[in-house]
Amino acid sequence: MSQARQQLAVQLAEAVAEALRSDLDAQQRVLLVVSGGSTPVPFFQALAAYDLPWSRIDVTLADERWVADDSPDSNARLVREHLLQGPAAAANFVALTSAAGTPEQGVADVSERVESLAWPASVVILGMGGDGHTASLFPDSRELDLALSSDEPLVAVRTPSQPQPRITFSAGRLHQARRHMLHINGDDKRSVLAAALGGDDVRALPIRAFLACPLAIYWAP
Ligand SMILES: O=C1O[C@H](COP(=O)(O)O)[C@@H](O)[C@H](O)[C@H]1O
Repeated sequence: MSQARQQLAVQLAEAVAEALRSDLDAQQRVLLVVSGGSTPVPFFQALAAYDLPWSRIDVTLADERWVADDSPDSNARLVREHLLQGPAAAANFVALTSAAGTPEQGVADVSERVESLAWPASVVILGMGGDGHTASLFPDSRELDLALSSDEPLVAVRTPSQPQPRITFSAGRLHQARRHMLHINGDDKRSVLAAALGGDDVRALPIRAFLACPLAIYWAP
């Protein structure tokens, strides 16, 4: 891990901790929505070290692969191993999978579960893939239009470029958050973001759905 990426993760953790503290001054419970993938690990570790009233903080994911909790591909596993540690273990983590065999079968139950969280979210931390996807809003998802337009919190997603079926928060539900932050590393992702900023076809680069939230961009080389 480069020093720049580590520093960025620490800066992002500071901004998120400040946002959570500020909202906790005004309300009993707050919600933090995080992303999975490889980028957030140092951010999770930095945030977990903050002295926050974690028992008043709900945490969930922007999206999840429909895999077992202990799968190497599980975003929930990533959160449990790197964020819900030490004092942060007292946070209320709500995963996006169930015992159902498919996300289509499980989405109603998981939707009911997430409605008990402290919406609107204080912060949504988005990641972005090299194809411009964010959460599980992929350019080649069959359900992309639905996920971009749905009034429902969650959408089951099938994506030819991805090995597993997934579940994702809809763009509408993510838009409701008080703050949106994008966490990305590397020149490739900077180029994708530059392309996104230079056009308006959301279906081609779904990150565009969030560029005007406004979106605070955390990038390191
Ligand atoms: O599949 C996913 O990818 C994106 C980006 O992941 P990264 O490994 O390039 O950091 C992530 O934001 C999303 O939550 C995850 O499910």
